[in-house]
Amino acid sequence: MDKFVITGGNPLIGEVSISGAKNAAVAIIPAALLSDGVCRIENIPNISDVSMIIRILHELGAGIKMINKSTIEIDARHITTTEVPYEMARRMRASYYMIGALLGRFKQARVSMPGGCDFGVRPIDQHLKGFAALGAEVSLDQGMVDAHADELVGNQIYLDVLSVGATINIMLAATKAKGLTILENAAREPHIVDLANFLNSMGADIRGAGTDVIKIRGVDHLNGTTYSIIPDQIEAGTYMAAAAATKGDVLIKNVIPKHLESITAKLLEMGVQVEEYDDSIRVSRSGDLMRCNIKTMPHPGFPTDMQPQFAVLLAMAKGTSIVTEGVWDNRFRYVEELRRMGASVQVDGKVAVFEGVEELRAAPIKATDLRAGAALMIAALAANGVTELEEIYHIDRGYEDIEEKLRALGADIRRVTMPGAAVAKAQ
Ligand SMILES: CC(=O)N[C@H]1[C@@H](OP(=O)(O)OP(=O)(O)OC[C@H]2O[C@@H](n3ccc(=O)[nH]c3=O)[C@H](O)[C@@H]2O)O[C@H](CO)[C@@H](O)[C@@H]1O
Ligand SMILES: C=C(OP(=O)(O)O)C(=O)O
Repeated sequence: MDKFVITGGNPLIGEVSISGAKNAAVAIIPAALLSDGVCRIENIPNISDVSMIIRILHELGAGIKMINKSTIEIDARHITTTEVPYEMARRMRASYYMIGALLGRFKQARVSMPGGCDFGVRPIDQHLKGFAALGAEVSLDQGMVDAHADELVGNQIYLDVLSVGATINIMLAATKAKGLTILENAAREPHIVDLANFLNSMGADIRGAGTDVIKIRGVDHLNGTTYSIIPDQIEAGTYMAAAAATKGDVLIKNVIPKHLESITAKLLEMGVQVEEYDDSIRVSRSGDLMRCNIKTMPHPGFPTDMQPQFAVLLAMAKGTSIVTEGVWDNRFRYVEELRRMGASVQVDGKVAVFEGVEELRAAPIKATDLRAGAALMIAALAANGVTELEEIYHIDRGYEDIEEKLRALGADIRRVTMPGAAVAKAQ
């Protein structure tokens, strides 16, 4: 498997351009299954989760044309199967969107339970409740979700748990259902708005995305479309954290500053300079990092997917900081790795207390999940010495060209492919 070898200590300086959003792309690409035409999707990030979701569509019989590195055309008019096997679905979380998309288009889907980052239990009961409310019969059989209906009919659905995935999956299934679906207590993340905009550009009738009530009036047909995915909020936030961690000065281009407000607010609280422009943001630091507390929450709160990267900043900040994980049961598995680098952290359930240390030291470490991997990479960039970071396939799920982008900012980072990697990955 590949690893990164990182020599820390260089401040990141220069410009970096943000790619399309992973969590929007992995919803929008399956949504193309609902179309009766050809969908041209631009600003697709070149990451392994996107490659996998495209592969799944291809296996289902969709025509796929890569126009260039970030533009794809999907023609889903001649799908041959509605089953997504374990081998593919287990490699990523967003494979569960195939259930909503296939159910919405063909009134049937058989999809293996998804994979994704390991944060403890990741139930999908709210997704299944939504499909059932639309009239589908849903069952779980040997790890496969089986959903089918004679017809889907709009309904009023209240989510008991605020869930990004359930909100998206129900939107997908309801877009071509008969009548009106009212989804209450819906999640409000930017990628939910992006998916609604994509579906509406094909002729769907979805209103209220970005608020906690989404109204979906079913339509019979969806046209082809051309659509460009929003920039990745979390990739942008990760470079913001990296600039702050290394006492750097980075202009982060192709961002929507509004999506970064909760991240910007915490950086300012820590004494980091942040300047906002129309579609870019500059982050620089000259003084010490100051302590602060962070609690992760659904959008527009501080995103859980930025928690590990900011924890690295707090590990080096002056004073004691408290991080409360408000979304996932177990998102502190990376702390063990950070301790190996000299961080002083105590974890009690969903709360971690950081006593800031003067500096982090290089150590052999491994990525425990996607954002944990990004966070440990930031720690290595800021640390003294040479860090070897293993299991970086997690990072490749969500960050396009990460070592090239970092090297262009002055980082000393190289990818080393270890012998037997291809074999290990295939198993
Ligand atoms: C592919 C993708 O977009 N992944 C994101 C998505 O994950 P994902 O969509 O899986 O996360 P959810 O928003 O669904 O989960 C939020 C909380 O709801 C709970 N829950 C969820 C569904 C359900 O049916 N029942 C239930 O109890 C979960 O256990 C969790 O505690 O949103 C998370 C929260 O912003 C992010 O960390 C992930 O990066
Ligand atoms: C948790 C994440 O992804 P996934 O839900 O795909 O595992 C993430 O993007 O940080």
